[in-house]
Amino acid sequence: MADLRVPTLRWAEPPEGPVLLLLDQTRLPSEEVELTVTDVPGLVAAIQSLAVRGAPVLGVAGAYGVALAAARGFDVREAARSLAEARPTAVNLGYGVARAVAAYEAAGGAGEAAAAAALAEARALHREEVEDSERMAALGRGLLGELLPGGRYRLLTHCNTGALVSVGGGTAFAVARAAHRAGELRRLWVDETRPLLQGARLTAWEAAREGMPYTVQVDGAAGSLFAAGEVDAVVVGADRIAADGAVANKIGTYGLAVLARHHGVPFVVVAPVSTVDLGTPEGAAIRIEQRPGHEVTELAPGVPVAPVGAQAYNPAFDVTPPELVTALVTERGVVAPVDHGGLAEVCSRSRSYEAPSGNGMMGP
Ligand SMILES: CSC[C@H]1O[C@H](OP(=O)(O)O)[C@H](O)[C@@H]1O
Repeated sequence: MADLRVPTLRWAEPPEGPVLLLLDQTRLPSEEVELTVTDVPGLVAAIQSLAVRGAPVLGVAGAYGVALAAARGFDVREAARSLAEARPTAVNLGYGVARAVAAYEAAGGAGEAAAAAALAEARALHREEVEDSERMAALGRGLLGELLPGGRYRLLTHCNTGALVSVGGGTAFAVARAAHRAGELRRLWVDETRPLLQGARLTAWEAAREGMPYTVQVDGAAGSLFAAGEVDAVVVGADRIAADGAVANKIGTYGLAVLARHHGVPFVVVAPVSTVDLGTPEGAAIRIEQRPGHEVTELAPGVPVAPVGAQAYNPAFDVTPPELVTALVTERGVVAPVDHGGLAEVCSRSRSYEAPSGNGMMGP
C-alpha cells in the first residue's frame, strides 16, 4: 500500500453537499493539488484531461460519479452515460459506473435510499480496489521470483501504474514496489511515456517517494537497454483485456512486447479481473481512444515542437497480442499463457480465491 499525502481520490460530505476530491495528476510532480468535483460534467472533464487516470481508479471514480449524481439529484442515467463515454478504452470506467447504477436501480431507482445504495456500492468497489492491489503485488512478486530466481532484477515499466491509478497500491508498479521492499529490485527502468509523460512525471514521482532505484529514459531508448542485456522483465498495466488475451495498454506497450520476445525477456501484464472484458472477443475489437494532436505537436499550450498545422497521430493505447504476453497477474491468480482459455477460468474464481503455493501459475 502506498501512502500518498493527498489521496488519489476520496468522497467527502461537507455541509454544502457531497463532493469527490481528486489529486490532480496533471499538476504532478511539481504540485500536489486536490480538485473538488461537485457535479458529473466536472468529473467527466477531470477524466478526459487525465487529472484522474488509470483503469482501476477510473472504475472507482465512475462509481462515485453515479453516487454524486444521485445524491445531488442529477439525472442518474444521463450521468452514467456521460461518465461511461468519457474515455472509451479503459473498461473499468464502464464497469464501475454499471455497478453503481445497478445498486441504484435495485434500491428503487430514485430517492435517498437509491442514492445511499449507489454510494455504498462505490465504497465497496473502493475497498475491493485496495485489496486487489495488495494481492496483485504479492502474486506478481511471487511470479517474478519464479521467472527470475536469485532476485535483484531489473524491471522496465511503461506509463504509470502505481497508487495514482488506484485507490490502493496500483498494478504493475505495485509489483515493483513489493520487490523493492523485499530487497529484490535492482533497477526500475521508467519509460517517460510520450506524449503526456506519465512515466517521467508520475512513475518517477512515486518511485522517488518510495526510495526505489529508478532511471527515466526516453521511450526510444528501451531497445538499447534490451540489447545491452539491462532488462530482466517488463511489467506493465492494462486498460482492457479482450477474451482472447489481447491487451490494450498505453501506446508503446506493443513495441516493448516485441522487444521482450526478441530478447527472450518475460513480458508480464498486471491487472485486476475487472479489466478483463470477456464481451470483447479479440484485440482488434477494442476501441482505441484517439487523443488531440496538440498533445504530440506541443510541449505545452502554445509551445510547439512541430510546425504549426502539422498532422499528428495520437492513439492513447495499442494492443499487444496474447502470444507476446508471458503471464497476466490478477488478484485471483496468475494466467500463463493468457491465450489458452485460462482467462475465463480466472475471471470465474471468487474474490476469496487463494492461489496454490507459489503464484498459482495456470500453465498451458
Ligand atoms: C493499470 S491502469 C494504468 C494504465 O492507464 C494508463 O493510461 P492513461 O494514463 O491514459 O489513463 C496506461 O495505459 C496504464 O498502463
